[in-house]
Amino acid sequence: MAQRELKMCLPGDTGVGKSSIVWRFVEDSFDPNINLTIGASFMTKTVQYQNEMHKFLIWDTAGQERDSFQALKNWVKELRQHGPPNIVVAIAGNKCDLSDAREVLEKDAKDYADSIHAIFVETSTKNAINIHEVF
Ligand SMILES: Nc1nc2c(ncn2[C@@H]2O[C@H](COP(=O)(O)OP(=O)(O)OP(=O)(O)O)[C@@H](O)[C@H]2O)c(=O)[nH]1
Repeated sequence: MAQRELKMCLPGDTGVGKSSIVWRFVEDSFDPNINLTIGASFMTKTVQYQNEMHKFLIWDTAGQERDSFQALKNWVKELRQHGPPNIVVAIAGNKCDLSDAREVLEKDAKDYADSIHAIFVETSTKNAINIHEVF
């Protein structure tokens, strides 16, 4: 069976849940005490889709900034300027289970995603919501 490799990188603010998204996707589990990422980590997962195997090569980066929505906009600028031309940008509005602590309105995030032609989904690694949709 044919195999396709998909390279993915998860930039984003510290503590937003990047490692948790990878962990939920790769291991289908959630760790409330997951360690913060030092530098970067790398994981792979292979899934069959239609008649092809898809091997995800996933680089999870250590976040630094503190305003996650502004950090996202800075990352998108960097990716557009320096990334490959055929890059696909997907935005995960994570921790949607914590609706009382919401920091970014869903509409604002959706409008921004539309303006840059990015995929947008609200996710929860804790409750396993929309994780496969991101990937
Ligand atoms: N309630 C809730 N907590 C989450 C969710 N995703 C992640 N967390 C928690 O948020 C904290 C930070 O998650 P990480 O996955 O380490 O975040 P990160 O973006 O990789 O952080 P850095 O490694 O510092 O860049 C951990 O305590 C997670 O358990 C979620 O969907 N819901």
